[in-house]
Amino acid sequence: MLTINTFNAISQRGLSLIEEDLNYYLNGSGDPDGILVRSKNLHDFEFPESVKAIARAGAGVNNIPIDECTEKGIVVFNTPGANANAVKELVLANLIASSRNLFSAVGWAQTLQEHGDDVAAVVEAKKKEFVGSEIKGKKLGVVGLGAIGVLVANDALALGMDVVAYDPFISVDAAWRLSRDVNRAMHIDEVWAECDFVTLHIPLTDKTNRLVNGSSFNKMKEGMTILNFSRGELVDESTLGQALESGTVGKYVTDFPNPRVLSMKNVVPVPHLGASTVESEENCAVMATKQLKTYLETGNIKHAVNLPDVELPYSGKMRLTVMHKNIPNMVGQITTALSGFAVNIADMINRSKATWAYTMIDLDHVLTEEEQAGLKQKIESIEGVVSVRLI
Ligand SMILES: NC(=O)c1ccc[n+]([C@@H]2O[C@H](COP(=O)([O-])OP(=O)(O)OC[C@H]3O[C@@H](n4cnc5c(N)ncnc54)[C@H](O)[C@@H]3O)[C@@H](O)[C@H]2O)c1
Ligand SMILES: O=C(O)CC[C@@H](O)C(=O)O
Repeated sequence: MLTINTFNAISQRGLSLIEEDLNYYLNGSGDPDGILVRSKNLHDFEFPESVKAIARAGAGVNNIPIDECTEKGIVVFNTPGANANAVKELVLANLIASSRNLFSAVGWAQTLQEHGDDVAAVVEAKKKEFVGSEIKGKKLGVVGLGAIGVLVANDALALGMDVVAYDPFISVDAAWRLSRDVNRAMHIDEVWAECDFVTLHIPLTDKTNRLVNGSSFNKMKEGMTILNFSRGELVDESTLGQALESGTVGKYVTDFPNPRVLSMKNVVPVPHLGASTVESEENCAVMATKQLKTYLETGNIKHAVNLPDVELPYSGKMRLTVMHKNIPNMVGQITTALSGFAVNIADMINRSKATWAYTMIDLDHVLTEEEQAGLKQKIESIEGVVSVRLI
């Protein structure tokens, strides 16, 4: 039996894939084989030794200590693209709503009941204070052209906007999906200088932390609206307040409110709703659960952030999986360890991603419990090996 524990509210569509499988316990013990999580911060979490994999039902993995997990032999998955449409729709909604002052106007209209039969007259007298602008013909900058950025860029074009985008690391897949009418910014400063709206769709990493900062604000077109549905830390809050005060930034729409940002003027706080649709929560939960179960049951890896995709059809009687550093002679040492157990290799695969690698070897017969323990111990003692499983 395998155990998967969950953090956060995971959609029932995903949980049923565990509950209805007789080989699994859901939230069954303190020593789970896998963890399903959404936004819970796991940086201070003590991972039990039993944990072999974590699946993040969502895109951002900044809540998970990836390097620590990798060193402990834990594979970390996310669900690329599974919530992209939900985020795109909310970004477009906020693009229009912020341009039309919709939230403050509606907030005001909700207070009018006391005017009784005069409501219509009060509305007509005051509505000029909420006059907005159309987004058609305005310039939108999209920073990050991954699953979400591409959808936003393409649909903004359809709404009549000029779109300029910046992503020096764009994937070939994303480039294929991007409309050729999206203009390419060669430097992020072009986005700051030219755009009426900028929307951020990049992961939070050491390199992108405070990507939008005092130097960016100095280059911005006066009155620009920034939409941040990626992560709060991408914007330097110590200089944002002044940029909003001076009008350099006309509005800051953020899915990540905190006390500091809430005290600033012209902030539109959204309570982290980017991925909060029934459809997106189901997509993420189902994808995360399937990836996690596949890894636990077969060792095959799809959409891990710390290891490459590795798939091998099961062709032997027993499977050996080894997670190890991407250094010379690892496969040689693993097969040498196997040679002491008089077992033939039916098939094998080795793939690497940056400094880490993964080797799967199908064996032509089932080893005894004693042999399995001996083989595991031998391979675990190889320098650079962080996880060994026999499935
Ligand atoms: N608000 C929400 O509920 C919500 C939901 C989903 C995702 N997100 C956030 O949005 C982020 C993006 O999601 P996604 O699904 O599009 O991810 P993705 O991985 O598909 O795309 C990210 C893109 O950013 C690009 N990029 C990385 N560094 C960059 C830089 N310095 N400058 C420009 N581009 C850069 C990458 O090349 C990639 O194309 C996630 O990491 C997550 O933090 C938030
Ligand atoms: O789980 C959520 O609601 C938010 C997910 C979102 O921030 C993500 O990065 O995918």
